[in-house]
Amino acid sequence: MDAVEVTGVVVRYGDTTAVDGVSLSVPRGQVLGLLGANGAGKTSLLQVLGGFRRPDAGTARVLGLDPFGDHDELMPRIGVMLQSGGVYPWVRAGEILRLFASFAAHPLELDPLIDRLGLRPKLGTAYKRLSGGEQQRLALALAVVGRPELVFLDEPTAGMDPAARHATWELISELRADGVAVVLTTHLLDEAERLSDSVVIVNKGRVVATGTPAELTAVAGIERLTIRAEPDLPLARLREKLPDGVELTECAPGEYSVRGRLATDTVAVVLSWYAAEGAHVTGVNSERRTLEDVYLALTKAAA
Ligand SMILES: Nc1ncnc2c1ncn2[C@@H]1O[C@H](COP(=O)(O)OP(=O)(O)OP(=O)(O)O)[C@@H](O)[C@H]1O
Repeated sequence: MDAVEVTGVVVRYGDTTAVDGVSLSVPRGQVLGLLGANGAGKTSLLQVLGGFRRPDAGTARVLGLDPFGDHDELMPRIGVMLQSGGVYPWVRAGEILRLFASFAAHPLELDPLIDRLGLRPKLGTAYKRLSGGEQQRLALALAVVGRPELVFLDEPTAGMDPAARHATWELISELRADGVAVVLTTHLLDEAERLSDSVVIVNKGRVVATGTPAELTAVAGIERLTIRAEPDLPLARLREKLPDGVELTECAPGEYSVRGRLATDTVAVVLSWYAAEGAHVTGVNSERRTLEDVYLALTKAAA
């Protein structure tokens, strides 16, 4: 049994269908990255999984239970970090953390958690008086302090500074290594690529792609080639040799960019043209297709 099993889940708000028949699963010890534009339905789906909302159709099973009907039984076994709130504005950071730890049978040790999320100087501060990034760090600490078997993290690193973001990535990797299942939403596609075992891209409430980051980005190798040489080379003659869909520009003086799905022979054509021109090449840089490229292509196509 997977930690999360979702089949055909629908969430409606009046006439708006926010989640339109989503199916997915998350095995234990794996991180699922849930990606999609603003309003794609990610938070609504997490609300179903966290047991805060009953789906209008379809079924959701979390650790084998019904997240809405078995909410009380599930609460101690899952950790939830939703966008904004869930914390009384005037309660102090240290108090709420100790309170959450007291609900758990085997909470994490508080001191290391406080230090790694940089919360020590803020323990006496009321939630409302924390900065946005500090509230996020506290919310993350609250989600994991009870040693959950499964965590739902809705844009956990939004608003965090780089140090907090790295600490969060480390924490997520450790949870995964401990066998915890993680469902993560993020708008940072490099973050999704770095952390996720599998990725689900949703658009207007529907799943438009599923796979590992490697599967989703695996197409004919190189996506972009940047070549540095002298400026103003006669590109028209090289353009004639390139296949359709490959774009060649001098994006800055002496910096040439070749974009598209670049098969090995296209790369060879480009580099041999520079050689034949007698160009003085001072740099060649290649980039593979990123999850961001895939995401943008898919969401544009679906629109
Ligand atoms: N309580 C609500 N009442 C009415 N419509 C809602 C409500 N919550 C969300 N919606 C609508 O449902 C759709 C999906 O919203 P949701 O918050 O699930 O998207 P999201 O993918 O989490 O977006 P974001 O990336 O901006 O957080 C949106 O069109 C939104 O306007």
